[in-house]
Amino acid sequence: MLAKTLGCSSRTLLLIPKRYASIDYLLTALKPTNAKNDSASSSSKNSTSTLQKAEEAPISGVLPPRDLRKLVLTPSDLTNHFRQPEYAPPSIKVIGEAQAFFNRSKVTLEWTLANYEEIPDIKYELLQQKRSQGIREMDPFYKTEYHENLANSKKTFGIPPEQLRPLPEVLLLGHTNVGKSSLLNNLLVNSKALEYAYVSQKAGYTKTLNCFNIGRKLRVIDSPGYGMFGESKQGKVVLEYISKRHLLRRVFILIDSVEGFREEDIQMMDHLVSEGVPFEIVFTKVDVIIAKFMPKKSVFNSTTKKSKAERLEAARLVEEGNAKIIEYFERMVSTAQLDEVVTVPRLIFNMAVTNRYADKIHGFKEVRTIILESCGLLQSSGEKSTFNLEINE
Ligand SMILES: Nc1nc2c(ncn2[C@@H]2O[C@H](COP(=O)(O)OP(=O)(O)OP(=O)(O)O)[C@@H](O)[C@H]2O)c(=O)[nH]1
Ligand SMILES: [Mg+2]
Repeated sequence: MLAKTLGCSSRTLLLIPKRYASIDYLLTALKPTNAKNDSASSSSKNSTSTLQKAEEAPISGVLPPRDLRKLVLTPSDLTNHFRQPEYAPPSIKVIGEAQAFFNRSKVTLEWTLANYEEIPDIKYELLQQKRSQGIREMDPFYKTEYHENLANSKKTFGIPPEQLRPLPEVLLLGHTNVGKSSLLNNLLVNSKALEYAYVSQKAGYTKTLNCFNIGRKLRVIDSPGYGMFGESKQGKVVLEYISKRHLLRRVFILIDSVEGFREEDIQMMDHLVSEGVPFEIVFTKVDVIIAKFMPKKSVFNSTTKKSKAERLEAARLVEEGNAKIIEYFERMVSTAQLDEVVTVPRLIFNMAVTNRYADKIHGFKEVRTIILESCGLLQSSGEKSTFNLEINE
């Protein structure tokens, strides 16, 4: 079924060796979140405001801020709200270190490929095997020292040696048009990136696996979207990458907040589970949902003079909108039946663009931190953190 959805034959799927057989490994549960505990446990700057914003009506008599946008939930508030008890919130120090690493890293687009066998180290292995086999099968009469040396040669068939260096990898995965390339570009913001991922309103824009080397410490892979406008060849390379790539440390599966979980997403999560590949969930375009539930523009107009009662009423409307946003995502999460998952995926809320309610983008800082953690470059337990983030120039 997944193969069909992704547009490739079921034969392809059958050929893919399963790393772990258990199909039920993840699919069933995100424990129901306890908003109060989750928000309270967070160390993020936004954490204290989540509860106030979402659940507390303005205390009667206390005037709300003149700029009511300060009361509007942000995607970071949502990440804190939905944080599962399994995951301690990252400390400010850890988040800061992760940002510093990404911001000072040199980023290069290393390869963009449509076939798994063309990934530099895979190609190198195949060519080397072929060369060794050729020499092995040679008539001994013609075999010379030259051929023996050739068999042990470290020559790389023209592949830049840098690209053969094994580094941990993470994959951005999701339906077409969900915002994979946009999130990737947010990750590269402020870094010394020479190239960025191409973004388009047109679904199915990214056609290849695109690999970005970050500070010679890890690789982030952007992928072609699945589902509508995804193509069969692209589906095949993504599935093959997921199943075979031993350097893959974590998948970030992106879900468009407007569309919610689609059948293909559920199948893809199922596939990741059966392959034993750990993943996190990133809800994208959260700004659209925030805008959808906020009261009309005039409520936010801070230039017109409002009476005390009008200001309190305006704040109440914003709070009402906040509660609807939380309810919207709670319903979405529960429909995905994530609540009995063995390895609970984290939920990160993202907006890759700014809007009328938020003048900065959200979500990428948390994603950056999880990337480093999953690549073994940042270990944190409570207040203790160790880093392995010197940049190899
Ligand atoms: N409002 C809003 N739009 C977004 C956000 N992220 C991405 N978009 C828009 O969504 C469209 C698709 O974004 P891409 O980043 O190209 O999506 P993709 O998943 O890489 O798409 P494919 O490569 O086609 O699979 C573009 O028009 C983006 O500007 C977001 O957080 N909020
Ligand atoms: Mg793309």
